[in-house]
Amino acid sequence: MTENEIRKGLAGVVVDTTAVSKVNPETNSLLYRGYPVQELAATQPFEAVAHLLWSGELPSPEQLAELRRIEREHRALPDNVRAAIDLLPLEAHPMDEVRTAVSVIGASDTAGGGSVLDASGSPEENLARSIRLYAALPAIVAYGQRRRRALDPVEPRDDLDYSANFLWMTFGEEPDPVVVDAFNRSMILYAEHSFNASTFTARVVTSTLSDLYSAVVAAIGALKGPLHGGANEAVMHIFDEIGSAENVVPWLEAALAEKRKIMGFGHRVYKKGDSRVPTMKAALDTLVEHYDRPDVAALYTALEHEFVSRKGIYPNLDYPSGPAYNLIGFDTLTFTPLFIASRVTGWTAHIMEQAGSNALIRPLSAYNGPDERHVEGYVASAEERAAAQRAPEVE
Ligand SMILES: CC(=O)SCCNC(=O)CCNC(=O)[C@H](O)C(C)(C)COP(=O)(O)OP(=O)(O)OC[C@H]1O[C@@H](n2cnc3c(N)ncnc32)[C@H](O)[C@@H]1OP(=O)(O)O
Ligand SMILES: O=C([O-])CC(=O)C(=O)O
Repeated sequence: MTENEIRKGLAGVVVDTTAVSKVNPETNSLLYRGYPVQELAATQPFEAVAHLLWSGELPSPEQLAELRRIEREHRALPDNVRAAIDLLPLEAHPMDEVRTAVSVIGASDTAGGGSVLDASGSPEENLARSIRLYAALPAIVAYGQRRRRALDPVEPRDDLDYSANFLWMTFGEEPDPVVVDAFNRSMILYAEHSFNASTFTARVVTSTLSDLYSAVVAAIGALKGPLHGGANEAVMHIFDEIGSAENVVPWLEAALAEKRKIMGFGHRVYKKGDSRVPTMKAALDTLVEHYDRPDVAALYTALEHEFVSRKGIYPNLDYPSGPAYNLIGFDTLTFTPLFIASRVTGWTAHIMEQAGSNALIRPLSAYNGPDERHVEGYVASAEERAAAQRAPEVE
């Protein structure tokens, strides 16, 4: 292999097949198991989309009721997870907090009488683990935000669906249906996106026959970075820096002069705009109206207009979701953990797909370090010299 053959960042490389979702940059479309994401966001509760991603089909009323029953059963913050979070400094990044919480859940899962590694290949157990994790994550994310605000945790409510209960546990107030609807749409839009960096990470870990929790923990680490999920947090920092629409032009000129990346814009696959942005922008618009914050819409539009007209690079999903989560009342540091709560469905669907048709993921590299050299004074044996002759120069 030569350096000319290398596809840096695996750009454009097709590494496997997947039946979970299809991203089509030509038609600006995104299908989950064949369904356009816009149709799912307009019609489905997040629970139904989770079922779709895991099983391949939208649930029957009975299947949805059963998923909701299990989800409600596992909604509360486990005591040992709370204790582990409480050991962390308040300044810990919430992504690290959630990553730690998932690790604790994984280490505590000894169902079947042994380490989860023993059952890493069982589809039934992995589905059960996926549902339990998905059910526990809202309480973990909500607790993190409340802990940083020095507030007591709020117990889950059995009479609320996933999205409404998530908001209830975070804010301790009856959520408005307009807000629940916008939040539910965001959860659906964030749920799945083929071989993005965090999902690919989860698949790499799974490919070694490691367990589902280890794959999710690794995926959280990949999601944290601002070139990926961390961008929704970074977008809000940019909005805070700019302040209001009239500051956009001078701010952008200075940022571009400093060669800064403008978070929330650009995408590895979509070059003509992210398929999810119009749906999330419409959800943001309902929140702008609900909270009477035309200033947010004005800043959004001004920055989008200026950046797109200067660079021809379009917003990605993190651009509208950042200000949407801010309007709902989430702390900026909580934005990427919200992404985890949603994407855990896609990650686990991919983990199960990878486990079901596994091949160890192990690419090659072209070596560009120093030529072979030797430790001063070392005299190789005849066998070692012979073996070195046989060793390939590159992988
Ligand atoms: C849900 C998600 O994870 S969506 C992604 C969220 N991430 C962000 O919003 C971070 C900001 N965006 C970016 O950094 C990039 O657009 C990425 C990482 C998402 C995609 O990157 P790639 O496909 O590798 O494209 P790459 O970074 O090489 O960009 C190509 C060119 O456009 C420029 N560019 C791309 N995005 C941006 C941006 N947001 N701001 C400024 N310039 C940008 C690059 O600097 C590069 O310019 P150059 O050719 O002069 O060096
Ligand atoms: O697909 C990607 O590279 C990033 C992305 O938009 C996502 O994970 O939702």
